[in-house]
Amino acid sequence: MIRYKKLGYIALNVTDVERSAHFYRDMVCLDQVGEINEDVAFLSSSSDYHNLMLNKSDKPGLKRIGFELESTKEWENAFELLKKEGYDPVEVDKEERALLKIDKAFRFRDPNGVTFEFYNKMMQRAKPYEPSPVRVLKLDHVVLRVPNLQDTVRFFNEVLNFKISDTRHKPDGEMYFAFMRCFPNPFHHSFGISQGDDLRMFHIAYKVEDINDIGIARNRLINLDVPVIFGPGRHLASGSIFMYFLDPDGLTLEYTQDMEEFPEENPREPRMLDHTLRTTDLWEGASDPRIGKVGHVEV
Ligand SMILES: CC(C)C(=O)/C=C/C(C(=O)O)=C(/O)C(=O)O
Ligand SMILES: [Fe+2]
Repeated sequence: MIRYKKLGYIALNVTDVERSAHFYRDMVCLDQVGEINEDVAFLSSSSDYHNLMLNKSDKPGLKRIGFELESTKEWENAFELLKKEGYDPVEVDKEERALLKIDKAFRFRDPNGVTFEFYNKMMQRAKPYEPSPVRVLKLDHVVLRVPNLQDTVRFFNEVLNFKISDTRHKPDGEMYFAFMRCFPNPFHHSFGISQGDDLRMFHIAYKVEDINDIGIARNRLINLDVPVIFGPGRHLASGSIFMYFLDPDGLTLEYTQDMEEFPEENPREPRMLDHTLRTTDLWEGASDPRIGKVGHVEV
């Protein structure tokens, strides 16, 4: 069974790389790494060379999702397993790995055609990450909307060995959301999947240190007319305090704090959670219709 270290990086498509790179650097408080050019920019929220890649495109949204595996051995096992299961993993060439500062990587597509990259390790930065004024701790999770939730959850659970932390259900009992962790990473979810009419990126989330960071971020965003579209509130599922806002293309971002962690041995059973607003937000705040609206997925 595949073992992971973490959600490693997200490659986004944006319409104006320079504008978005400045936003993620100055408003989200990530470090810009290397030079920004009109086609690509890298940003980091840890000692990793990058956790966010911005690519020029006229369709803003998701390009691919990168997961770091627990070890090189795990990476080799994962490659063999996906090959055996018929998912046609393809190794990333040397030139691209040099750009990404990654040692070994392969890509494959999930049942929806979304590109995933599994890699063994990334170059570490000499300069420590000292985020300010919003203390971002890490890239936390990504949530997708998919047309076939059941098949997608089955693939991530049974083939990729992601564990289900909780699910949400409509009044008739049908599941419409699954929170998944990349085992044995302890965090409640690094990947969320929602039932949708089409394939779309719902949001990406960064973990911040504490509630003060969410308060500081809220005021900074509002002062510069960045739409804050939901929260601060508290999600029942992971127990985290959240706030959602929009990037310059209208992509949804979330700051999150204080998420439940699971032990590797004897974790609690996944819960069936209901569809009510109180489960989405224990503080029962109102969401804005722009949430998750923009988020084309490159397939
Ligand atoms: C909007 C959904 C269905 C929800 O309940 C989200 C919960 C959480 C969480 O519990 O942390 C998220 O992070 C999320 O998907 O944004
Ligand atoms: Fe989230």
